Amino acid sequence: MATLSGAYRKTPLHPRHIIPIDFQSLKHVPESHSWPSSDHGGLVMRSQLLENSDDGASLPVIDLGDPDALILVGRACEEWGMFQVTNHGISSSLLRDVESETRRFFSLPAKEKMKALRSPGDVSGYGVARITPFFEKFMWHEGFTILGSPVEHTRELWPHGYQRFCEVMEVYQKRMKELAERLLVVILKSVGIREECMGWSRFPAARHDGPTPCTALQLNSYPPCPDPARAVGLAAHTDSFLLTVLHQASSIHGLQVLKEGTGWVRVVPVDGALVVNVGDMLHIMSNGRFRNVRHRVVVNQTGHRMSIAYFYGPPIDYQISPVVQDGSSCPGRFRPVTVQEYIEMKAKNLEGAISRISET
Ligand SMILES: O=C(O)CCC(=O)C(=O)O
Ligand SMILES: [Fe+2]
Repeated sequence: MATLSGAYRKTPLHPRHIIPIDFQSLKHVPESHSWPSSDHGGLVMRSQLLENSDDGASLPVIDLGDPDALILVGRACEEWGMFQVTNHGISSSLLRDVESETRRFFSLPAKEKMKALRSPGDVSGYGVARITPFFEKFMWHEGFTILGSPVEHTRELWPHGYQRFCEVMEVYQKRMKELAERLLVVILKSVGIREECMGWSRFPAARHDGPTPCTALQLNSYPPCPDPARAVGLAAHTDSFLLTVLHQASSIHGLQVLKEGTGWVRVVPVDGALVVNVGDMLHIMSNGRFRNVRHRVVVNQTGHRMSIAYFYGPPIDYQISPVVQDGSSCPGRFRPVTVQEYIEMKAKNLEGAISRISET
């Protein structure tokens, strides 16, 4: 049976592109992590960074209980490909728990974290960002990827204390799945796409024989950096799946979003809000109407920033194609592709994946 791990396994990584550097021992940014200022993974001079776009608009913060939520969400997906959401139903205690377990993991000495290292053909476990092989320099980042249960890896770290971590991550993934599906319904409805297009989510969660959406939880850590101007937290990229729901686990700013016609805009953390962004697959399904937004992360000298990203996509065999809206004669801009094919293409080509399925 096809699986998400199987799709990634087709592009195994070199250990050099898995093992993070020991950030705690560094007093300077080493050559391997020092980005030329002209390139900087899409980073620009600090003076060019904006909190608001040119027209004064900052990234929308949408209350899901707002009677106009449908319109606001649709507009945000078209104009930004990203928004922050409040009144989302995820309890603040769960957000605190997931944050503290994430901190517990990344605060371990480098030698300990290595016990949870991802193996070359695998996605789950501790390691650098998956996009690393596409860049000459390394990012100021370490991550822990969870596909399903993290028991195997965390048992190595805490033989008698892994249960708490695993329970929190399991509950969090359940709540995130519900939220992602709720958001997706709102997003699709906002452009008149019928809910039935999300055929896989009509199966009650309790039914184990129904198709399973592809999901993953990515814990991100950006340790304090001695020279932030030379380093890159996460280079500019788009996310692959339909939606990402991101918890900026601290008030430390770092995430930036590319607004067309304006430039890079900071995503200022709003207490209790979650960041939602459109990924490649929703861009394809909406026939390019929703932006698969480019985003990146900058680092800072004093604070240790962490974030928790939940990726939600259709089942592995699902065929993604532009969904023709009622009455629309717009030709499809993308050829149909299964989730598995797209993930394999993205693992090999990164940004090139979308153009490989473009009809124009
Ligand atoms: O750390 C962040 O704010 C963003 C993380 C991100 O873009 C990702 O995990 O894909
Ligand atoms: Fe991302």
